[in-house]
This record gives sequence, C-alpha cells and structure tokens, in this order.
Amino acid sequence: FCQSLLHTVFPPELRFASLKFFHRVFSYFSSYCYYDITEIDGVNTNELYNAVQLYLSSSASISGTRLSLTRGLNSSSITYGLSNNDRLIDSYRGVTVEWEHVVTQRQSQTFSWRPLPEEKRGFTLRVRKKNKQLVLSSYLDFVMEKANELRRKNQDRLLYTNSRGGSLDSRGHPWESVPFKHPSTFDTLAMDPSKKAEIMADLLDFANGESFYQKTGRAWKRGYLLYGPPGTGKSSMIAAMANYLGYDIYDLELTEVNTNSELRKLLMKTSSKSIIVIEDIDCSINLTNRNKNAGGGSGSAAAKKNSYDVASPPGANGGEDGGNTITLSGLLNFTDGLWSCCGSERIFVFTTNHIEKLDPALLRSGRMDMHIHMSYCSFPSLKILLKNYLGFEESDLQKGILEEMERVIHVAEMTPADISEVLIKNRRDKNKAVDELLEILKIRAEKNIIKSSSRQKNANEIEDEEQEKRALDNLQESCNNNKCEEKEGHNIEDDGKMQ
Ligand SMILES: Nc1ncnc2c1ncn2[C@@H]1O[C@H](COP(=O)(O)OP(=O)(O)OP(=O)(O)O)[C@@H](O)[C@H]1O
Ligand SMILES: [Mg+2]
Repeated sequence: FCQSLLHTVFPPELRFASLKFFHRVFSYFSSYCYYDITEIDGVNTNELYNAVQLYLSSSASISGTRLSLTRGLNSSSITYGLSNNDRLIDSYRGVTVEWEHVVTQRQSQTFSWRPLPEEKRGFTLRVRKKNKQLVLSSYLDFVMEKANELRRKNQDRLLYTNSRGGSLDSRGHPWESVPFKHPSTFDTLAMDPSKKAEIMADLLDFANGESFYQKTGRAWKRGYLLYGPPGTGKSSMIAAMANYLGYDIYDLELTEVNTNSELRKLLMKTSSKSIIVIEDIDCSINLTNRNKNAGGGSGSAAAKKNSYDVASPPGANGGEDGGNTITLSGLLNFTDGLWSCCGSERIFVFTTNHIEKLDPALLRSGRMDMHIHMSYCSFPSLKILLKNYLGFEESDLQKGILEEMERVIHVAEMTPADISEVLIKNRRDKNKAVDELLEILKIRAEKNIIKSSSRQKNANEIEDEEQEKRALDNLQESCNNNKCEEKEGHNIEDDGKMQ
C-alpha cells in the first residue's frame, strides 16, 4: 500500500528517501521487531534456517491448516513444517513469538557462482521489543539445541568404517557410513542382571554428565574394555549400548591405519555422541611395545618402564616413513591425549578375547574406565535366553529341569552364542528345545569334568616328576660339592708340596 501511495504522490527521485522515512516511522511506533532468517546466507547454507524448520516441526500443531511433510535421507520418520507464508505461534518462558515462513521468487538476474534455488525462502520471527533481549540471548540457542536433539532422534544411527584405508571420499571424509540397524538391546542381551543394570546406569550417568565432567575438569569421554571368549556377546553389547544411548558407531579397523597421524585424523573426523570401537585389539597391532619407534625396540626393563612414564609428543614416533607404523603410544594418544578432546561425549570401547595379552598401559585405571568380563552363560543369563528365544518364563518350566540346568550350567562352560544356536534350531518345538539344551549341557559338563580331572592328574604327575628331578639335582649338587672340597684339599696339599 505504501509503495503504491509513494508511486502516485512522490516524484521518482524522492521515492526511495520517503520509503525509508515511512519505514523508520513505522518501526518507531510499532511495538514489534522482526528477524529474518534466510535459507541461504550469501553463498552458505544458513544452519539456523534448517534448525528453525526442524524445531517448528516438533511444535507444529496438527490443527494447522496446511503443513509440508518431509522425510530425509537415512531417516525413518516424517517431519512436518510450515507451508509457504504460513504463521505459527510459539511461546518460550512465558513470552509469545510468531514465526512466518516467507517464500518469494528469486530474481533471475542474480549472479552466483553456484546454482541457487528459484525460490528464496526464509523465516521471519516477530517478537515484542521488550522481549528482544530474551530472544537474542537464549531463545535462538534453545531452538538450535532442540533441533539437534530432534535430528538425532529422527535420524537412523550410522555405522562408520575406515575400511577404505587412508583414502578420502569426495567430501574429504575418511569414514564410510551405512545406516545402523542392529536389533541388539539390553533386553535381548543375556548377562547377569545386576551387572547389566550397573552398565546401563553408568552409561546414563555418562550421557547426562556434562556438568559433572565440566566441574571436575575431565574430558567428556568414557572407556569400556570388553573381554571374554568368542561368542559371549561383546559385539552385541556394543550394539546395545549404541541403541540405548542413540549414538553412532565408528568401527575402527586398526590394520587399515598406517600411521599415528592418520589415526589422529580419523579421530578428528568423528562426531560427538558416538561410540568408537576397536574390536580384537590384541590382534590389531603389536601393542606390547609402546615406544617401538622412539625407543628403538624393547630394551632393558628400566628403559621399558621409562617408555611408559614418558608420553611421547604427538608425531614423535608417528612413523610417517610409510608402512604400518602405528604404535601403542599413538593409540593411547588417540584415546586420552589432547586430541581425544577435539569432540565431546564420546565412548571408546575395546574388545579382546585375551586380556592377558594387553599391555598394562592400556589397562591402567582412568584409561579404560570399566573392564567388563563377558563370560560363559550363567544361570540368570540362561533364563533371559529362554525367555527371549522361546518365550518361556521361569514358571513355564518344570522345577526339576530348571534345577538340573542350574546345577550343570557353570561346569558346561557354554557361551550364549552356543546356547542360542540350540534354541534357534528347535524353536518350532519349544519343549524339545529345552530337552535338547539340557542334554547338551549335561554332555558338556561331563566332558569338562573328565577333562579337568585328567588335567589335574597330569598336573600331579608333572609335579611328582619335578619333585623327583629336584631331588636328583640336589643329590648331584651335594656330590659335586664333596668332590670339589676333596679337590681343593689336594690343591692345598699340592701347593704345600710345591712351596
Ligand atoms: N550375551 C548374549 N546375549 C544374547 N545373545 C548373545 C550373547 N552372546 C552372544 N549372543 C549371540 O551370539 C552371537 C555372537 O555374539 P557376539 O558377536 O556378540 O559375540 P562376541 O563376544 O563379539 O564374539 P567374538 O569375540 O568372536 O567377536 C550373536 O549373534 C548373539 O545373537
Ligand atoms: Mg565380536
């Protein structure tokens, strides 16, 4: 209206100045101020625009007359947002604000190095002037935070791998990703319930512990070492952790990493809220010699001790000379050196079948915060498997069968993987599955008893042999001593004679 009035009343040279004047007068008397958030800011995508769009999708009431629906890549849920030129009221700490989605056609003569969308989109936020401070200081931060949370919730988690070696993709990323859809959860995981509850509580404390880590001056990260025989659920536990916290997983293949600096680059490209996994750490690299390159090999015990105490500066033993020169020192810098803090809220999980092979430097407290022993199936774990695979509660099974299972399960030393195999095979006939499982448990237990008794017998025999040998050695030694004494006596005599 103003513009058409200007056209008729003012000559062209005065139009611009008078428009500015009207605008000033209008904004002086208006009790509102307006903020434009455009989709594209210069040549960059405006992150705030995307955040607002996502944020509004959570508060858009279904009663809105027209909503636009979107489903993103890697997302399994639909989000909705404002359609063109629609408005929505939001309130924050008792303050009401109004959002409008503004879409206009882009003028065709605009020059740009990259193709821009034909429509110019943006949000206009209308706030009362008296609330301006609140909006600028905290409402927009709140919107960003909420949007990030929604993005994580809506988006399927990703599983990243560095299987391409050191090569980068077209965007310069060293990680390749696929949607992560592992069904393992803490409900399906068979392990001692009290241990499970402890781990779950620890994870929750970690995820909600931002202020604690800030207060205590610690980097916001946590390390878990899972160890135990194959098939006891170490990988399943990692998947359950990721599903529980909603974190992405970075599966680090150490054999594909050539140098310590490559390892650092990989770490820098991981995102927050993620689990960084190194499976079978004892097999990945030679982790017994921390200062292989810097110290020039394992030396004396003292030199070795020293190499544990002195943290090598990053890159000192980086082995940029090619070949697989990644060292334990590089790995330790990766997990808790300065570089490990270049993101936050990260969990490191290492798995191994042989904890005894690991270097004490990896096991010292503070490095791997929790050591979790995944062991052979116990009776409580067995009950979880029976419930998950066959739907049998404790009360559905005969007391005699349960008692017998409880008696043999420890001696049988069967992994949850072995037991689930038997249950899956017979899952159509549940009673048969239980009978067969009990039978197998008994056979295994019997075998183990025989094996351990023969081992004991062997050990006793070896002990006897050693005792005999020791006795013979002692005898021989005393004989030798006697001979020496006789000989020394002769010498003295000889000496005497000579003198
Ligand atoms: N504790 C468990 N609870 C439920 N299922 C389990 C458990 N342990 C093993 N399984 C089953 O056995 C299979 C193998 O388990 P998983 O891969 O987690 O073992 P692992 O300990 O990682 O073995 P490895 O040391 O060989 O990597 C899984 O598919 C899972 O279904
Ligand atoms: Mg595994």
